[in-house]
Parts: sequence; structure tokens; C-alpha cells
Amino acid sequence: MRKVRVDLGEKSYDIVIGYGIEQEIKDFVTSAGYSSKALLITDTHVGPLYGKKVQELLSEAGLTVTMVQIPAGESSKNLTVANEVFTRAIELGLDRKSPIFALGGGVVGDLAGFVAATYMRGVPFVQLPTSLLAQVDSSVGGKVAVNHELGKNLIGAFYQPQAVFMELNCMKTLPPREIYTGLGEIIKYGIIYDADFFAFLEENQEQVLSLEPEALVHMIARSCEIKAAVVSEDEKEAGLRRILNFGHTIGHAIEKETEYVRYNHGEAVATGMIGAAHISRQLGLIDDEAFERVKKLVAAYKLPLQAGGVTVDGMYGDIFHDKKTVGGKVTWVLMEKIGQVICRNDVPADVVKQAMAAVSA
Ligand SMILES: NC(=O)c1ccc[n+]([C@@H]2O[C@H](COP(=O)([O-])OP(=O)(O)OC[C@H]3O[C@@H](n4cnc5c(N)ncnc54)[C@H](O)[C@@H]3O)[C@@H](O)[C@H]2O)c1
Ligand SMILES: O=C(O)C(=O)C[C@@H](O)[C@H](O)[C@H](O)COP(=O)(O)O
Ligand SMILES: [Zn+2]
Repeated sequence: MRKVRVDLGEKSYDIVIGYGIEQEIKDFVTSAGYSSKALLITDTHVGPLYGKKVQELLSEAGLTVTMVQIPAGESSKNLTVANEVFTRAIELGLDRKSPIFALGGGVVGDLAGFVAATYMRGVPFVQLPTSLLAQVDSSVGGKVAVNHELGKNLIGAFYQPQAVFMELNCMKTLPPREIYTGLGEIIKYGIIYDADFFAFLEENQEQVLSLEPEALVHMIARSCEIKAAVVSEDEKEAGLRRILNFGHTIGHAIEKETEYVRYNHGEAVATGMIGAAHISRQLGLIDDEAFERVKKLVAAYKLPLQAGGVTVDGMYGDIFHDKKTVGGKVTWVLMEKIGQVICRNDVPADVVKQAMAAVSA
């Protein structure tokens, strides 16, 4: 079992990573001082697999747990579904000390976190991530949100969980496409922060793709360490945290242009990283070798180098709704080398459009 601490003063918490961590969950809940009524939010794929087991586990820790299943998929991450969950919470009489547990991927985590942040102005929140992407990224750091029809994650908050429990046995039921998706965000950490980690991903492809336990623990723990270090320094994205958004400016535009169904998040981010690498090369920040290494690794993990169903004009319009765009100026996270990025808000429109054309199929 591994533990990673997210250091945020009074809001600090542990990420517990391992195979068979039921006792750790029970011990935490028993000593947390929660009200007895709790909500377990999951989706229609994960609920039938793990919902009952987790409900029983939480009952053994003294809670009376109601499970709410939202339809699986990104199209559930909206205010309408959040409102249905608020209604259940009110009907059940959940109070300010009633915990909300998110059991599922990033969609469940982001939506449940948004509900937890806003129901009665904030109730305790615990993440139980079950997808690779949620374990390496979305369950950590406190960005919670729902989508708006005009853009991704536009309605949300920074709201930290009180703990994150990552049960690695859950990976056994994850479809292969969702493994590649998680690898999109994992590759991101190598590019933005850790050249050795990038090299590990280049050199251990078989172990990584088969989720061999030692490789799996390493890639989840290293990803969490990097995210925890960044978030601990800059919780609310005043500066450094923007690096975690590498690939997301174009990635979110791809998701929106394809109505959140054609590509899942990690795939769109992977293509967005190619776009950002393209801009970096055009500006002379990186050489061809670094660009080719990124491209090769993205392809090796079966992620798309180009997106279909998008237009340059559509994507170009979307980037002005990006949360890193201020006063009409888009802040781009760009590569300086593998393991290091910088932010630039002076990228000419034609350079951006060339990169967008290059990643459009
Ligand atoms: N808050 C953040 O910091 C942050 C970071 C990255 C991504 N995100 C958000 O996360 C979302 C993407 O997360 P995701 O990739 O987990 O998508 P997801 O939540 O849709 O999960 C992917 C699919 O896998 C299924 N699934 C999850 N765990 C499973 C398991 N163990 N076995 C079988 N099936 C399982 C889900 O039901 C779903 O069908 C996006 O909305 C993205 O914007 C947020
Ligand atoms: O935690 C962060 O900070 C990130 O940017 C992580 C991203 O992987 C994640 O997709 C995040 O939700 C994007 O945030 P947004 O502010 O661009 O909506
Ligand atoms: Zn992301």
C-alpha cells in the first residue's frame, strides 16, 4: 500500500493506493465524525459492479448509505443531473455533516464533488475513484465541475476531498479503451514535470499496458505525487497549476466540437498535447526530436494523433471560453523540453490555426 499526502494546511488529505484497502476506508470513516446518513454517488456501469460492496463496507463503518446511480458517460456531467442529486439529498434529509462518496470515474467524481461543494454550502466529500484516469488525475486536487453547453467544466469550484481511496483491484474490470484514456493524462505528467517518468513510459510499454502491478502502482503513485506537489503549491490555479492543463485547451475544444461523445477526455487531451507540441515546435521552443518522442508515445498507447469531426474555426472559437483565457488572451501551456513546460499568451493566431489543422483528421 502507498500513501501520498496532499499538503494544504487544514485541508490536507491522504491518497491511499493499493490492492484490498477496505480496512483503511473503514478506519477513516469510523473516526471522521460524520452524521450517519450518507450518499454514495456512482454511475450505471460502476454501480452494478461495486456499489453494493461499498455500501456494505460503509454500513459496517456505521453509515446509512443511499446509492444514487447517474447514467454513465460525460453527458451526465451537467446541472440537470446535479439537480436530481440535490433533490435526493434534500428528500433524504442529509445534513451538513452527511458525507458524499464518489464511486466511479472522473464524471462521477467531478459531479459528486460539485454537489458536495454546493449542497448546504459544502458537506464532507470522499473520492473512491475506479477508472485509471480518475486515480491518476481527477480524484486529486479538488477541481469539481459540471459542463455548460457552451464549454467544458465551466460551472464549478475548488473543493478538496477529505480523503481519496484508490482500490487497484477495480482496474481489472476497466475496458481497454479506458486504460488508454488514463494513459493520456499519465503521459502529460511526464511531459510537464518529469522526464524520467516519460522515459519509464517509453521503456515499459508492455508492463504499463497490461497493468502489471509494480508498473501500475508506480504510474499511479508518481502521477499523484506530481499532482499533489503542484496543487500543494498552487491550489486555485493562480500560476503553477496551469501546467496540469497542458493539452487541454485544444483537448476541451475537441470534446465540445464532437459533443462529448466521439472522444473521451484522455483521448481528446492526447490529441490536444500533440497540438500544443506542434505550437511549441513552430515557435522554436522544442526540436523535432522532442516532438517526435511525444507523438510516438501517444501513438504507442493507442491514443489519437488527430481528431475527426472538428473544424479549425470551431475549435478556434472555443478556446476563448477556456478558463486560462483572460481579457481575450489565451494562455497556452507549451513545451520547452520533455519534463518542462512554460505558459505563453502571445501565440499568433496563424500558429494556433496551423496546429489545429495538423491535429484535425
Ligand atoms: N477534476 C479534475 O481534476 C479532472 C481531471 C481529469 C479529468 N477530469 C474529468 O474526468 C472525466 C473523465 O473521467 P473518466 O475518464 O474516468 O470518465 P468516466 O467517468 O466517464 O469513466 C469512464 C468509463 O469507465 C467506466 N468505469 C469506471 N470505472 C470502471 C471500472 N473499474 N470498471 C469498469 N468500468 C468502469 C465508467 O462507467 C465510464 O463508462 C471528464 O469529465 C474530465 O473532464 C477531471
Ligand atoms: O487539476 C487540474 O488543475 C487540471 O487541469 C487537471 C486536468 O486534467 C483536468 O481535466 C481539469 O478538470 C481541467 O480543468 P479546467 O480548469 O481546464 O476545466
Ligand atoms: Zn484532464
